[in-house]
Amino acid sequence: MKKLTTKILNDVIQPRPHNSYKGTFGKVLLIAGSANFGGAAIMAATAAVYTGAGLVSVATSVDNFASLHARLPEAMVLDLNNFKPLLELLTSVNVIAIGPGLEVTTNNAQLLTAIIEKVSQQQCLIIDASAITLLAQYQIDLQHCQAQVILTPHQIEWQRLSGLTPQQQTTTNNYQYLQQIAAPQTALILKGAPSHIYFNNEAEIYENTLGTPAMATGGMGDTLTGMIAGFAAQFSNWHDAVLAAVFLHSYGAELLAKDNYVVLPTMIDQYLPQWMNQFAHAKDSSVNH
Ligand SMILES: NC(=O)C1=CN([C@@H]2O[C@H](COP(=O)(O)OP(=O)(O)OC[C@H]3O[C@@H](n4cnc5c(N)ncnc54)[C@H](O)[C@@H]3O)[C@@H](O)[C@H]2O)[C@@H](O)CC1
Ligand SMILES: Nc1ncnc2c1ncn2[C@@H]1O[C@H](COP(=O)(O)OP(=O)(O)O)[C@@H](O)[C@H]1O
Ligand SMILES: [Mg+2]
Repeated sequence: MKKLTTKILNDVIQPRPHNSYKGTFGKVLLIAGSANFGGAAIMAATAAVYTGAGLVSVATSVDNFASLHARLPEAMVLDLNNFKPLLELLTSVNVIAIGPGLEVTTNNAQLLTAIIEKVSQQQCLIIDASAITLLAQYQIDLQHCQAQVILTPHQIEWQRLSGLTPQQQTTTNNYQYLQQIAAPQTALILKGAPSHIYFNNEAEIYENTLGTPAMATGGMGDTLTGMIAGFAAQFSNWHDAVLAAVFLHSYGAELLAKDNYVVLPTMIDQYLPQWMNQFAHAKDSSVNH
């Protein structure tokens, strides 16, 4: 088991090149937020924007358009329930994240199935929250997905998918089940205290050494999904980008927990640009945990 350290942040987060523009930092399509769960879409989208994704579009219920625009004018919106434009946009982005605050419905299962079939080798597909429940409930095939897939279940979502109870979720069982259901280029972030990261084509398992009970509040995982999307959109090595996003999420929460009893997802967002700037510009020097 390899423990993550700040080295992963120093390795992944780079100063931005001078001759860059928004396209340099990737395009994210977030599919999140059925009518009653607009907050999940806002939290995930905010984290993607604040980690520096070049362009973020959010397919969400029309009920959430006004609140999302009010909170995050940087994001563009489209209707979650109008599949044609959504699937057209899919081909032009490099990261798709699906799941936070989605209702578990047959329509959404069809959408997820269509996305899994359509994504290409050049794209990253992050499957979180209710999209994991959809995989389990509708037995959606992941094995033939061409994209780099990142699964981000918490223990109960992983139980729904794998059938493994929390007690049975040993590294051996988790790895075996991942190999059974997923294509080789798949990562599993099994969230918890601590979180573990598995890659289907690699024997090494990574442990996120940081994290705090102050993070135990609704939306913390939605924020992580947005951060992974933002990292995968702009940093070319998706493997290390995933590890860095997981680590920074907890690193930041620990910093905030020194002065706060609970760390809200929206508190993390505000500091992401500052923390990333420190790691981009303080290579090998003072920023060590
Ligand atoms: N403001 C919002 O709109 C929010 C929307 N959310 C969305 O709500 C939907 C349902 O997600 P939930 O995760 O709440 O519900 P789930 O039904 O998927 O699982 C949560 C249940 O598992 C239990 N549990 C046991 N061990 C756990 C562990 N280690 N981690 C997490 N839960 C554990 C919880 O107590 C709870 O009963 C998702 O689509 C999610 O994205 C949540 O993210 C919360 C915030
Ligand atoms: N006690 C804890 N210690 C460390 N990390 C925690 C703790 N509680 C929650 N977290 C982290 O917070 C996140 C919660 O994700 P999730 O359960 O998906 O939340 P939500 O669906 O409400 O957004 C995960 O990254 C998890 O590792
Ligand atoms: Mg979640």
